[in-house]
Amino acid sequence: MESRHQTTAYIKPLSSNSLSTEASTHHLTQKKQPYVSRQPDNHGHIHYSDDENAMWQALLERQAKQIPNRASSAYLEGLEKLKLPATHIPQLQDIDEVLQASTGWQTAAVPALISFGKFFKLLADKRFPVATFIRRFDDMDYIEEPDIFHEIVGHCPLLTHPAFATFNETYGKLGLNATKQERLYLARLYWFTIEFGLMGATKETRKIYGGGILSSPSETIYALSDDPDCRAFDLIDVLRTPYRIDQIQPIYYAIDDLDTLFDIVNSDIMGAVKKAMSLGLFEPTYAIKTA
Ligand SMILES: C[C@H](O)[C@H](O)[C@H]1CNc2nc(N)[nH]c(=O)c2N1
Ligand SMILES: N[C@@H](Cc1ccccc1)C(=O)O
Ligand SMILES: [Fe+2]
Repeated sequence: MESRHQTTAYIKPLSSNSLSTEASTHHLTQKKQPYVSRQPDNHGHIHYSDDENAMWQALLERQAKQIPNRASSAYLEGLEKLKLPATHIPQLQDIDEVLQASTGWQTAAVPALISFGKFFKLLADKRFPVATFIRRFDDMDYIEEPDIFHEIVGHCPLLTHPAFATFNETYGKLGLNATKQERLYLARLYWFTIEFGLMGATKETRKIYGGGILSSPSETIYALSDDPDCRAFDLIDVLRTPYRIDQIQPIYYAIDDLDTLFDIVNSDIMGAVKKAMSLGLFEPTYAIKTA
């Protein structure tokens, strides 16, 4: 079904820092005030302000209401295990204790979005990148880049799940040995599973496991509504589907269950990448549609 997904690219007033070089390479819409990552002190402790802790509390309260009947059971079990604090942003070492005990993983504080090379290296070493800033209230429902709420509440619950953690590690190792172009295709596999994956063969049984959905209050609701185009997972199709990271997704792919992921990562992914390359990309569907 053609998605009725409307995108509104609106032109924001030029802000003082909009004259930075990146703005010149960006199309018309200006970036908002950039987020600044928080540096740990020499005990590895990050001091968050009352406002930042209040943002965490508001996000967690909102998702505590929306997630239970929308997220996969494996995710909910992992969320339980993490025992996240309700009123303040957790310290990374507290998350690491749970991850280490369940799957030997740990977090790695990063400034924000990191390069594919760094990203694959971290995953191959069983370390998950955690950007150490949190979104502002005006970005509460949806933020265009991963913040600490996304990394911890979106991704860490499933990283307590051994088979899921192995998927991430194997994926990281594949990426390490891949060429620049192969990495672009591998990124789509990651995108339509770990970031924005759905599971369940029928609409009635469908649940969310993608961290990029579960950390966004608005996308959590949207993902299981009738608006998005939800397709049955097919590795070649996924590798050929272009996506944009800065808006709600028009397309999702659904696997039957988490075990499907482990079949995928034990299949000949690089062979599928070469096949997808020879077939070329699908037309992007995120162009602005007239009403
Ligand atoms: C590779 C994957 O598709 C994705 O783009 C990566 C890139 N860099 C990242 N950097 C951070 N901090 N967090 C992430 O989730 C990702 N995801
Ligand atoms: N959109 C997600 C964050 C995110 C941005 C970009 C990539 C992945 C995740 C949220 O609002 O929580
Ligand atoms: Fe992510």
